Amino acid sequence: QIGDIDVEIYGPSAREDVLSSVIDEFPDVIVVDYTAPNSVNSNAELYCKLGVPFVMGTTGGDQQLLYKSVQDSNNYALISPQMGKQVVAFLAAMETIAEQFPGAFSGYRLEVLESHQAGKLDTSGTAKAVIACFEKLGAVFDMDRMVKIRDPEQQLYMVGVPEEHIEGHAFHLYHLTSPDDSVSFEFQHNVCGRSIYAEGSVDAAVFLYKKVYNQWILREFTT
Ligand SMILES: NC(=O)C1=CN([C@@H]2O[C@H](COP(=O)(O)OP(=O)(O)OC[C@H]3O[C@@H](n4cnc5c(N)ncnc54)[C@H](OP(=O)(O)O)[C@@H]3O)[C@@H](O)[C@H]2O)C=CC1
Ligand SMILES: O=C(O)C1=N[C@H](C(=O)O)C[C@H](O)C1
Repeated sequence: QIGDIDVEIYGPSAREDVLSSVIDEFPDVIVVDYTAPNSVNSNAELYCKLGVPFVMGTTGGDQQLLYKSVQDSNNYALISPQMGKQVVAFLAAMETIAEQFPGAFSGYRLEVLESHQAGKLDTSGTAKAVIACFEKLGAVFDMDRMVKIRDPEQQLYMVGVPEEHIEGHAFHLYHLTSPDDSVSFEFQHNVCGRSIYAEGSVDAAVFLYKKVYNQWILREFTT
């Protein structure tokens, strides 16, 4: 039970039947997926098969295949490794800079540290997206040298994560150094807790709902 709502949990073998019955009862439902990297593609394929629009917050999996599944099925989806709107704005700014000033950080060395709760299975999807922008700007980065912190002791004493957020945080640090070591840049986005993602996911679902159902209404009237 969450608040006044009864929640029932079913195993993986029932997922198609359960989702189909949810869609029958609520035809304009939007699915929000925060599961596990190894579920991304099979879950997305199911949503596409059933034609249910979805917000995919789960990171990892085969991202190319994820986009292909959506495109091939003509389903609607909002997919982002980052649902915190302020971090999304930072990422969008990075994409704009990378597009406008390609090579501006040519030869700069990039170092990246990300720290998440111990249960996080994959490397930060957000860090990967930000790194892709720094690479377009010309910075040099070796993915194998990404510092991934999952150990609570290190998080407390080295990264500075508040104790109450050890089990739910996302700290990211990007450090750039010029080839002659004379210039350095540092960017950080440090999130404690999960509310930023909850808020962003609700907005994402509402945004997707409006897009999808406006399209469907348009089709109804034009066919
Ligand atoms: N885009 C964004 O802004 C954010 C993305 N994430 C991403 O979301 C994902 C989940 O993160 P988080 O919530 O911290 O992980 P958790 O492990 O805390 O929660 C995942 C939940 O999903 C359940 N689950 C796993 N696989 C399936 C499946 N196939 N179908 C239904 N339920 C499933 C798990 O159940 P059980 O425990 O029984 O296995 C668990 O309850 C990660 O990939 C993470 O990177 C997280 C936060 C923000
Ligand atoms: O697992 C998490 O917690 C988070 N995952 C996303 C990612 O991999 O980028 C977003 C944020 O870092 C929180």
